[in-house]
Amino acid sequence: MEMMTHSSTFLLPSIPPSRGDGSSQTYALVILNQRLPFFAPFLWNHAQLRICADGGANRLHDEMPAMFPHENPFSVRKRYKPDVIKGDMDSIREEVKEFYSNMGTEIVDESHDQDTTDLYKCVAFICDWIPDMDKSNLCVLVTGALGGRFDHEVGNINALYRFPKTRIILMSDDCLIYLLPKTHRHEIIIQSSVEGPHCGLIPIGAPSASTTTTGLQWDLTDTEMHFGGLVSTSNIVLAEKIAVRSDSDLLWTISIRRPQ
Ligand SMILES: Nc1ncnc2c1ncn2[C@@H]1O[C@H](COP(=O)(O)OP(=O)(O)OP(=O)(O)O)[C@@H](O)[C@H]1O
Ligand SMILES: Cc1ncc(C[n+]2csc(CCO)c2C)c(N)n1
Repeated sequence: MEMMTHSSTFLLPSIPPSRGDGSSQTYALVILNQRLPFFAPFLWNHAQLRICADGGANRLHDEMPAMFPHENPFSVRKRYKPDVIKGDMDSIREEVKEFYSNMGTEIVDESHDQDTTDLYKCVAFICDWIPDMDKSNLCVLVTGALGGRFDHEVGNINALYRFPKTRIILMSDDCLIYLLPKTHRHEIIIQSSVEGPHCGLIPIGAPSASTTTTGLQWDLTDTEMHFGGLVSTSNIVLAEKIAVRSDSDLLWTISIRRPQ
Protein backbone atom coordinates (compact mmCIF):
# COMPACT_ATOMS: atom_id res chain seq x y z
CA MET A 1 0.00 0.00 0.00
CA GLU A 2 1.33 3.42 -0.99
CA MET A 3 2.26 6.05 1.58
CA MET A 4 0.71 9.55 1.62
CA THR A 5 2.68 12.23 3.46
CA HIS A 6 1.02 15.25 5.06
CA SER A 7 2.64 18.37 6.44
CA SER A 8 1.07 21.71 7.43
CA THR A 9 3.92 23.82 6.05
CA PHE A 10 1.31 26.21 4.60
CA LEU A 11 0.81 27.56 8.15
CA LEU A 12 4.42 28.76 8.21
CA PRO A 13 5.51 32.12 6.81
CA SER A 14 7.91 30.30 4.46
CA ILE A 15 8.72 26.65 3.89
CA PRO A 16 11.96 25.50 5.52
CA PRO A 17 13.36 23.17 2.83
CA SER A 18 14.52 20.48 5.28
CA ARG A 19 11.09 20.20 6.99
CA GLY A 20 8.88 20.07 3.92
CA ASP A 21 7.42 16.82 2.66
CA GLY A 22 9.79 16.74 -0.29
CA SER A 23 7.10 17.32 -2.93
CA SER A 24 6.29 20.69 -4.44
CA GLN A 25 2.62 21.34 -3.71
CA THR A 26 0.35 23.60 -5.73
CA TYR A 27 -1.88 25.39 -3.25
CA ALA A 28 -5.27 26.95 -4.00
CA LEU A 29 -6.97 29.04 -1.32
CA VAL A 30 -10.76 29.20 -0.80
CA ILE A 31 -12.08 31.90 1.53
CA LEU A 32 -15.51 31.11 2.99
CA ASN A 33 -17.90 33.51 4.70
CA GLN A 34 -16.55 33.38 8.24
CA ARG A 35 -13.92 35.45 10.08
CA LEU A 36 -10.50 35.29 8.41
CA PRO A 37 -7.97 33.36 10.50
CA PHE A 38 -4.91 35.26 11.79
CA PHE A 39 -2.68 33.16 9.46
CA ALA A 40 -4.67 34.10 6.32
CA PRO A 41 -1.79 36.18 4.87
CA PHE A 42 0.54 33.14 5.08
CA LEU A 43 -1.99 30.97 3.25
CA TRP A 44 -2.42 33.70 0.64
CA ASN A 45 1.31 33.82 -0.03
CA HIS A 46 1.55 30.05 -0.46
CA ALA A 47 -1.39 29.92 -2.89
CA GLN A 48 -1.21 30.11 -6.66
CA LEU A 49 -4.99 30.56 -7.06
CA ARG A 50 -7.20 32.46 -4.60
CA ILE A 51 -10.99 32.14 -4.68
CA CYS A 52 -13.65 33.72 -2.52
CA ALA A 53 -16.86 31.73 -2.09
CA ASP A 54 -19.69 34.27 -2.39
CA GLY A 55 -19.81 36.13 1.00
CA GLY A 56 -16.16 35.16 1.61
CA ALA A 57 -15.35 38.20 -0.56
CA ASN A 58 -16.94 40.47 2.08
CA ARG A 59 -14.58 38.96 4.68
CA LEU A 60 -11.50 39.54 2.52
CA HIS A 61 -12.58 43.11 1.76
CA ASP A 62 -13.56 44.01 5.33
CA GLU A 63 -11.05 42.08 7.46
CA MET A 64 -7.73 41.94 5.59
CA PRO A 65 -6.95 45.67 6.10
CA ALA A 66 -7.29 45.19 9.89
CA MET A 67 -4.43 42.68 9.73
CA PHE A 68 -2.17 45.47 8.48
CA PRO A 69 -3.25 48.40 10.69
CA HIS A 70 -0.32 50.61 9.67
CA GLU A 71 -1.09 50.38 5.96
CA ASN A 72 -3.59 52.14 3.76
CA PRO A 73 -6.69 49.86 3.53
CA PHE A 74 -6.95 50.38 -0.25
CA SER A 75 -3.34 49.24 -0.79
CA VAL A 76 -4.00 46.14 1.31
CA ARG A 77 -7.14 45.34 -0.70
CA LYS A 78 -5.21 45.78 -3.95
CA ARG A 79 -2.48 43.43 -2.73
CA TYR A 80 -5.01 40.82 -1.61
CA LYS A 81 -7.18 40.76 -4.75
CA PRO A 82 -8.85 37.37 -5.35
CA ASP A 83 -8.49 35.72 -8.77
CA VAL A 84 -12.09 34.52 -8.72
CA ILE A 85 -15.31 35.04 -6.76
CA LYS A 86 -17.70 32.15 -7.24
CA GLY A 87 -20.96 31.06 -5.66
CA ASP A 88 -24.67 31.69 -5.67
CA MET A 89 -24.03 35.40 -4.97
CA ASP A 90 -26.71 35.91 -2.37
CA SER A 91 -24.30 37.06 0.35
CA ILE A 92 -21.64 39.17 -1.40
CA ARG A 93 -22.40 42.90 -1.08
CA GLU A 94 -22.93 44.71 -4.39
CA GLU A 95 -20.21 47.27 -3.59
CA VAL A 96 -17.68 44.49 -2.83
CA LYS A 97 -18.53 42.67 -6.08
CA GLU A 98 -18.06 45.91 -8.01
CA PHE A 99 -14.79 46.74 -6.21
CA TYR A 100 -13.11 43.44 -7.10
CA SER A 101 -14.71 43.22 -10.54
CA ASN A 102 -13.21 46.64 -11.40
CA MET A 103 -9.81 45.35 -10.30
CA GLY A 104 -10.02 42.37 -12.68
CA THR A 105 -11.34 39.58 -10.46
CA GLU A 106 -13.35 37.00 -12.42
CA ILE A 107 -16.92 36.81 -11.06
CA VAL A 108 -18.69 33.49 -11.63
CA ASP A 109 -22.39 33.64 -10.76
CA GLU A 110 -23.88 30.20 -10.23
CA SER A 111 -27.15 31.27 -8.62
CA HIS A 112 -28.99 28.78 -10.85
CA ASP A 113 -27.44 25.87 -8.91
CA GLN A 114 -29.17 25.56 -5.54
CA ASP A 115 -28.14 21.91 -5.04
CA THR A 116 -24.42 22.30 -4.37
CA THR A 117 -22.63 24.44 -1.80
CA ASP A 118 -20.38 27.38 -2.58
CA LEU A 119 -17.39 25.33 -1.42
CA TYR A 120 -18.31 22.53 -3.84
CA LYS A 121 -18.57 25.08 -6.65
CA CYS A 122 -15.16 26.53 -5.78
CA VAL A 123 -13.39 23.16 -5.57
CA ALA A 124 -14.96 22.11 -8.90
CA PHE A 125 -13.62 25.36 -10.42
CA ILE A 126 -10.12 24.68 -9.05
CA CYS A 127 -10.11 21.10 -10.38
CA ASP A 128 -11.08 22.40 -13.85
CA TRP A 129 -8.47 25.17 -13.68
CA ILE A 130 -5.48 23.04 -12.79
CA PRO A 131 -3.75 21.03 -15.56
CA ASP A 132 -4.23 17.25 -15.20
CA MET A 133 -0.53 16.61 -14.71
CA ASP A 134 -0.45 18.90 -11.65
CA LYS A 135 -3.56 17.45 -9.98
CA SER A 136 -1.61 15.01 -7.80
CA ASN A 137 0.23 17.96 -6.22
CA LEU A 138 -2.87 20.07 -5.69
CA CYS A 139 -3.84 21.03 -2.14
CA VAL A 140 -6.93 23.17 -1.50
CA LEU A 141 -6.77 25.28 1.69
CA VAL A 142 -10.17 26.43 2.99
CA THR A 143 -10.60 29.17 5.61
CA GLY A 144 -13.72 29.65 7.71
CA ALA A 145 -14.86 26.06 7.19
CA LEU A 146 -15.31 25.10 10.85
CA GLY A 147 -17.11 26.69 13.77
CA GLY A 148 -20.30 28.59 13.09
CA ARG A 149 -23.41 27.02 11.58
CA PHE A 150 -23.49 23.22 11.93
CA ASP A 151 -25.27 22.63 8.58
CA HIS A 152 -22.53 24.60 6.83
CA GLU A 153 -19.81 22.70 8.72
CA VAL A 154 -21.30 19.36 7.67
CA GLY A 155 -21.63 20.60 4.08
CA ASN A 156 -17.96 21.61 4.20
CA ILE A 157 -16.93 18.19 5.55
CA ASN A 158 -19.00 16.55 2.83
CA ALA A 159 -16.85 18.36 0.25
CA LEU A 160 -13.91 16.21 1.46
CA TYR A 161 -15.92 13.12 0.52
CA ARG A 162 -17.20 14.58 -2.76
CA PHE A 163 -13.61 15.11 -3.94
CA PRO A 164 -11.89 12.12 -2.31
CA LYS A 165 -8.85 12.25 -4.62
CA THR A 166 -8.19 15.95 -4.00
CA ARG A 167 -6.30 17.08 -0.92
CA ILE A 168 -8.59 19.55 0.83
CA ILE A 169 -7.79 21.08 4.22
CA LEU A 170 -10.64 22.68 6.17
CA MET A 171 -9.57 25.31 8.68
CA SER A 172 -10.80 27.55 11.44
CA ASP A 173 -8.69 29.76 13.71
CA ASP A 174 -8.42 26.82 16.12
CA CYS A 175 -7.95 23.63 14.15
CA LEU A 176 -7.67 21.99 10.75
CA ILE A 177 -9.11 18.78 9.38
CA TYR A 178 -8.54 16.59 6.35
CA LEU A 179 -9.38 13.16 5.05
CA LEU A 180 -7.03 10.17 5.33
CA PRO A 181 -8.25 7.88 2.53
CA LYS A 182 -8.24 4.16 3.34
CA THR A 183 -6.44 3.51 0.04
CA HIS A 184 -3.14 4.73 1.57
CA ARG A 185 -0.93 4.48 4.63
CA HIS A 186 -0.40 7.93 6.10
CA GLU A 187 2.55 9.76 7.57
CA ILE A 188 1.70 13.07 9.22
CA ILE A 189 4.67 15.33 9.88
CA ILE A 190 3.80 17.58 12.80
CA GLN A 191 4.81 21.24 12.51
CA SER A 192 4.95 21.63 16.27
CA SER A 193 5.58 25.40 16.18
CA VAL A 194 2.14 25.96 14.66
CA GLU A 195 0.01 22.88 15.37
CA GLY A 196 -0.83 20.37 18.11
CA PRO A 197 -0.84 18.87 20.60
CA HIS A 198 -4.58 18.10 20.55
CA CYS A 199 -5.76 15.82 17.77
CA GLY A 200 -8.43 13.35 16.76
CA LEU A 201 -9.08 10.51 14.32
CA ILE A 202 -12.74 10.24 13.41
CA PRO A 203 -14.49 7.57 11.33
CA ILE A 204 -17.18 9.89 10.01
CA GLY A 205 -18.37 8.21 6.81
CA ALA A 206 -18.28 4.59 7.94
CA PRO A 207 -17.15 2.57 10.96
CA SER A 208 -13.57 1.30 11.05
CA ALA A 209 -12.96 -2.33 11.98
CA SER A 210 -9.23 -1.78 12.28
CA THR A 211 -7.10 1.33 12.76
CA THR A 212 -3.45 1.34 13.84
CA THR A 213 -1.39 4.40 14.75
CA THR A 214 2.01 5.33 16.13
CA GLY A 215 3.08 8.63 17.66
CA LEU A 216 -0.04 9.42 19.70
CA GLN A 217 -0.51 9.41 23.47
CA TRP A 218 -3.45 7.01 23.02
CA ASP A 219 -2.32 4.93 20.03
CA LEU A 220 -4.74 2.55 18.34
CA THR A 221 -3.64 -1.02 17.65
CA ASP A 222 -5.90 -2.86 15.24
CA THR A 223 -8.69 -0.98 17.07
CA GLU A 224 -12.35 -0.71 16.07
CA MET A 225 -13.92 2.77 15.93
CA HIS A 226 -17.52 3.79 15.31
CA PHE A 227 -20.05 6.38 16.43
CA GLY A 228 -21.80 4.91 19.45
CA GLY A 229 -18.51 3.25 20.46
CA LEU A 230 -14.94 4.52 20.44
CA VAL A 231 -13.88 7.51 18.33
CA SER A 232 -10.48 9.04 19.03
CA THR A 233 -11.05 12.61 20.29
CA SER A 234 -8.90 14.61 22.74
CA ASN A 235 -5.85 12.60 21.71
CA ILE A 236 -2.34 14.13 21.90
CA VAL A 237 0.52 14.04 19.39
CA LEU A 238 3.74 12.86 21.05
CA ALA A 239 6.04 12.29 18.08
CA GLU A 240 7.18 14.47 15.20
CA LYS A 241 5.78 11.88 12.76
CA ILE A 242 2.43 10.16 13.20
CA ALA A 243 1.63 7.00 11.26
CA VAL A 244 -1.97 5.98 10.53
CA ARG A 245 -3.38 2.95 8.74
CA SER A 246 -7.08 2.09 8.60
CA ASP A 247 -9.63 0.03 6.71
CA SER A 248 -11.89 3.13 6.57
CA ASP A 249 -11.56 6.74 5.50
CA LEU A 250 -10.81 8.78 8.63
CA LEU A 251 -10.89 12.48 9.39
CA TRP A 252 -7.66 13.74 10.94
CA THR A 253 -7.95 16.87 13.06
CA ILE A 254 -5.25 18.79 14.91
CA SER A 255 -5.34 22.03 16.92
CA ILE A 256 -3.66 25.16 15.56
CA ARG A 257 -1.41 27.09 17.97
CA ARG A 258 -1.88 30.80 18.50
CA PRO A 259 1.26 32.91 18.24
CA GLN A 260 2.70 33.78 21.71
N1 LIG B 1 -21.48 29.94 9.84
C1 LIG B 1 -20.77 29.20 8.97
N2 LIG B 1 -20.14 28.07 9.38
C2 LIG B 1 -19.39 27.33 8.50
N3 LIG B 1 -19.25 27.66 7.19
C3 LIG B 1 -19.86 28.76 6.75
C4 LIG B 1 -20.65 29.60 7.61
N4 LIG B 1 -21.15 30.64 6.88
C5 LIG B 1 -20.70 30.45 5.63
N5 LIG B 1 -19.94 29.33 5.53
C6 LIG B 1 -19.30 28.80 4.33
O1 LIG B 1 -19.05 29.88 3.43
C7 LIG B 1 -19.76 29.66 2.18
C8 LIG B 1 -20.21 30.98 1.64
O2 LIG B 1 -21.03 31.60 2.61
P1 LIG B 1 -22.36 32.35 2.23
O3 LIG B 1 -22.89 33.03 3.46
O4 LIG B 1 -22.07 33.17 1.04
O5 LIG B 1 -23.24 31.05 1.87
P2 LIG B 1 -24.77 30.92 1.46
O6 LIG B 1 -24.85 29.77 0.54
O7 LIG B 1 -25.29 32.24 1.06
O8 LIG B 1 -25.38 30.47 2.85
P3 LIG B 1 -26.90 30.38 3.27
O9 LIG B 1 -27.11 28.94 3.59
O10 LIG B 1 -26.96 31.25 4.50
O11 LIG B 1 -27.72 30.87 2.10
C9 LIG B 1 -20.88 28.67 2.57
O12 LIG B 1 -21.31 27.94 1.44
C10 LIG B 1 -20.20 27.80 3.60
O13 LIG B 1 -19.35 26.84 3.00
C1 LIG C 1 -32.16 17.98 -0.24
C2 LIG C 1 -31.70 19.41 -0.32
N1 LIG C 1 -31.46 20.05 0.86
C3 LIG C 1 -31.08 21.34 0.82
C4 LIG C 1 -30.92 22.00 -0.38
C5 LIG C 1 -30.57 23.45 -0.36
N2 LIG C 1 -29.24 23.77 -0.76
C6 LIG C 1 -28.23 22.88 -0.76
S1 LIG C 1 -26.80 23.59 -1.35
C7 LIG C 1 -27.56 25.09 -1.57
C8 LIG C 1 -26.81 26.27 -2.10
C9 LIG C 1 -26.25 27.06 -0.97
O1 LIG C 1 -25.38 28.05 -1.49
C10 LIG C 1 -28.89 25.04 -1.18
C11 LIG C 1 -29.83 26.19 -1.21
C12 LIG C 1 -31.15 21.27 -1.58
N3 LIG C 1 -31.00 21.83 -2.82
N4 LIG C 1 -31.54 19.97 -1.52
